[in-house]
Amino acid sequence: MAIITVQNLRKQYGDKIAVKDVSFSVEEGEIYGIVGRNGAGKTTTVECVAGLRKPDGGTIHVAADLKQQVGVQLQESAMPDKLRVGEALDLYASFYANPASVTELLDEVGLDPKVGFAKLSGGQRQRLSIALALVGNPRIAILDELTTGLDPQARRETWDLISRIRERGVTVLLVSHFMEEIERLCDRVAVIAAGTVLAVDTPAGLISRTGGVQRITFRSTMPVESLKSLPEVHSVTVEAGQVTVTGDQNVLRAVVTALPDSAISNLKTETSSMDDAFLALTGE
Ligand SMILES: Nc1ncnc2c1ncn2[C@@H]1O[C@H](COP(=O)(O)OP(=O)(O)OP(=O)(O)O)[C@@H](O)[C@H]1O
Repeated sequence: MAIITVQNLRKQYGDKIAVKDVSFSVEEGEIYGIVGRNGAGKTTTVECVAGLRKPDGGTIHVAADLKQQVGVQLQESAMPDKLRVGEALDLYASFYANPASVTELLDEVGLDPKVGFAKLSGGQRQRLSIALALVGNPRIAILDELTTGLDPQARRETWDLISRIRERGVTVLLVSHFMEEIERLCDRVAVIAAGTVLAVDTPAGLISRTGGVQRITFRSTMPVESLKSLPEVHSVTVEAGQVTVTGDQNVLRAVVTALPDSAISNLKTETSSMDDAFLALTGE
């Protein structure tokens, strides 16, 4: 069941059209990604969904019983330096009729309630902003570029946290321009450019529609010409003794079946990635 439906959303700031025509729908329980380059209109889109901005055109429908249950984490949220983590969470919890347990949330995000905002690292600030988005026990969490600026370790911890949020049944709308993040976390993704939707698909679907090509390289002690006739194979080239074969997702199996094990060495495989898919879709 779709719990968020956005149809022909349009939003401009003065003469500047930030969102031209955006439509997508989010199913209950999924992590839905919104990706695009800087200025594509991602933040404006999710701010409209969160009710923080008024659209100039189109409709946004959030399942009726969930309207009050949207938690939002926006880019670069700041707090007074001396405010402690526990105080911030208690304050936000007081805005809601049925808040989450602050103690449990602190445990979940791994933060010490006594530490002041100024002393938190970038990763800890992001985890606090996620906790603040979750303190009202939302059914939908909107998270905007929450791993930008984090080191790889902190980014992975944040990804684990988002996965756990989903396991609790929360639907997540995630804005990102990290393709690895999208690929790991999202069930589906909308690719946005210049205020319009270029494609909506699963990460694997996006990768396969923009190539989905597998490339394998190896050294062979046998002639490889015959591989060209295999239906799974697109091309075979040999350069300085190194064989490169491209083909569909079954190409590896086809090649190792066609050649004896003893003929193959230094075998490596490469699949086109979300990065390739994104660049191909956005025409770069
Ligand atoms: N308050 C505003 N006033 C004027 N123009 C704005 C405002 N907010 C955003 N814009 C412009 O609207 C366009 C879309 O901005 P938006 O922040 O929605 O994009 P984004 O995809 O989230 O970008 P980023 O990845 O940089 O956050 C950009 O050209 C931006 O400069």
